Amino acid sequence: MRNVLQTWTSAQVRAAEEPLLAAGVPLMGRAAFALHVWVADALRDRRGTLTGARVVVLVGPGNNGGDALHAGALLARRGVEVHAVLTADRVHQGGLTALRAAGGRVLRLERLEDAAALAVGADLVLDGVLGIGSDGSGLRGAAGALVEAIVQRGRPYVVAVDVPSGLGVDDGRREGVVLDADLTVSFGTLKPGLVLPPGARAAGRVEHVDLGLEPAGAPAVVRLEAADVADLWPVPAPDAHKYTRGVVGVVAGSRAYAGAAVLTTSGAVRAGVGMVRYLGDVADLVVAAHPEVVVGHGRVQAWVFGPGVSPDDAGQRRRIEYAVQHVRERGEPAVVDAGALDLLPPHVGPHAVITPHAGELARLLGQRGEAVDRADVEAEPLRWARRAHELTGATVLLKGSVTVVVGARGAVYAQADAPPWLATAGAGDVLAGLLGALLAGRAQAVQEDPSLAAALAAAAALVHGRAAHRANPGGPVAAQAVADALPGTIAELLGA
Ligand SMILES: NC(=O)C1=CN([C@@H]2O[C@H](COP(=O)(O)OP(=O)(O)OC[C@H]3O[C@@H](n4cnc5c(N)ncnc54)[C@H](OP(=O)(O)O)[C@@H]3O)[C@@H](O)[C@H]2O)[C@@H](O)CC1
Ligand SMILES: Nc1ncnc2c1ncn2[C@@H]1O[C@H](COP(=O)(O)OP(=O)(O)O)[C@@H](O)[C@H]1O
Ligand SMILES: [K+]
Repeated sequence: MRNVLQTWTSAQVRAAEEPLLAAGVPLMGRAAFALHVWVADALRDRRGTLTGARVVVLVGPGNNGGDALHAGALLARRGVEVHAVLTADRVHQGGLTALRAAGGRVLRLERLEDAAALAVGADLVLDGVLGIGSDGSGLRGAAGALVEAIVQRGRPYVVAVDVPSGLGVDDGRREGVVLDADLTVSFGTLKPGLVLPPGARAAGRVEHVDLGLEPAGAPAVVRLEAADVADLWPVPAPDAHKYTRGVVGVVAGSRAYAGAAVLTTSGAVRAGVGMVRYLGDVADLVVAAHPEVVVGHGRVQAWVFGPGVSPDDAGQRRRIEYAVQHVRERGEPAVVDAGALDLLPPHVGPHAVITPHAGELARLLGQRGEAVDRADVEAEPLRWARRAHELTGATVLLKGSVTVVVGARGAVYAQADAPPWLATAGAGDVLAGLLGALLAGRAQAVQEDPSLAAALAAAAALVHGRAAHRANPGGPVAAQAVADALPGTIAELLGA
C-alpha cells in the first residue's frame, strides 16, 4: 500500500533514536528547528507577521521541554516575544540557556492565575510539558493545575510539541488533564495516540517531522489513506464474470426490523459484487428495493449475518447457524454484526470480522468473562478490541467516531474518515453489506492471508465514511443515502 500512515510506540521511537544519538546526530536541534518553522507559519497565518507576536511556552521537566525551549529561542531571534513558563523543578538546561540568550523571558510557575492569564492572552501556546516520556495518566501537579486554569479561561491556539501533553502516547487514552492542541508537530515518527480514540482528536492537525529514524518491527497502528483503497479493492478483470467477482450471502432483517435487510443488501449491491443472495423473511421488500438480489440458498464466497436479526428469531437463527458452519468448515469469510454477535461460536478465525459498536463489544466481552461496560470500551477501545480478538480469534472492527480494527498478525488500524452525521440508525447495516461485498470479492486472498481481512475492514470503514461525506457534504445523511453514494465514492477512490 502506498500512502498508509504509520505510527510507532514510544519504545520503538526511543530504540530508533539511540544509534543516531550515539553517532552524534543533533536530533533535538533538528526537531526544534522544524517546530519553530511550523509555529512561525501558524503565527503568520493568524496575524500576518511574526514581529510582536506573543508566544507562551509551557515547559516540562524533560526533553519535550527542551525542544520547546529551543524552538522558543529561534522564534525570539525572529522578533517574537517569548515567555517560558517552567512547570516542573527540573528543566532542560541547554534549552533554557538558549532561550535566555535569545532574549526570551522565563518565569517559574509560582502564581497560577498570572501564568494562566499570560497563556490565554498569547497569540499561541507551545505545549512542551510532556512528550514520549509521559506515563499517560494525564497531567499531574502544577502542570495539571495550570492547564486546567488555562482551559477554564478559554483555551488559546495551542501547538503541541511531539504529542499533546497528558495524552496516552501509545494507546490514545485520555485520563485526567490533557491539553488539546490545534496543531501537533510530531518528531521522528507519528505516535499511536495521535490516531487512536478517544484521544486522537486532542491532536488537532498533525504534522510529521522526519528525523531519519528507522524504527524496527511492524508499525503499532496504521491508518489507510484514500490512495490505499485501490490496492485493496476487488476491481474486476476484463474477462471477469459474476461468479469470479464473488457472491455474498446476506442473512439480515426480520419482520420487526425489515429495513436492516434492505440497508445491508444496499451496501453490498452498491459496493459492487458479482451477486447478492438474500436469506430471510423479508425477501419481498429486499427485491422490491433491489431487483438484482437473488433470493435463497446457493454457493457464496462470503457472508454477512446479523443486522436486524434478533437471536430468538428461530428462522434466522437456523440460517445463521448454517452460515457459521460454512465459515468454520470451509473458511468462507464473514461479517458478523448486531444480533449475530450473540450467536458467535467460542472461537472463529480472523476470516470472520465482527463489527460491534462499543456497547455490543462490552456485551460480547461480558459473555466471555470480562467485566467491562460501554464506558470502559470507549475509554480504551484498542485494549478491548484486542481482547476480543484474543478471545474469539475473529478480526474485530470496533465502530465509533474513530473505527478501530484489530486482526491477525498484530494488524491494527484506526480510521477517522466519517462525519459525525454518520452516527445514524442503519449506517452500520450499510457498512456490514459493503464489507461483505469486499470479502466476497477477495475471498481467495483472505483465505490465503487472514490478516488481509483487517485491511479490508479498514478500507470498508474508509469508504463508508467518505460515502457519508459525499452523500451530503457538511449536513445530515440517512443510511440509504450513504449506500447510494458508494458507487461514486469508490469510482473516485479507484481513480485516486
Ligand atoms: N530522545 C531524543 O533524542 C529526542 C527526543 N525528543 C523529544 O524528547 C521527548 C521525550 O523526552 P523525555 O524522554 O525527556 O520525556 P518528556 O516527555 O519530556 O518528560 C517526561 C518526564 O515527565 C515526567 N512525567 C511523566 N508523566 C507525567 C505526568 N503524567 N505528569 C507530570 N509529569 C510526568 C517524568 O518525570 P518525573 O515525574 O519522573 O520526574 C518524565 O521523566 C520527545 O517527546 C521529544 O519531544 C526530540 O528532541 C527528538 C530527539
Ligand atoms: N461520532 C461519529 N463520527 C463518525 N462516525 C460515527 C460516529 N459515531 C458512529 N459513527 C459510525 O456510524 C456507524 C453507526 O453504526 P451502528 O452503531 O452499527 O448503527 P446501526 O446499528 O444503527 O446501523 C458506524 O459505522 C460508526 O463507525
Ligand atoms: K507536548
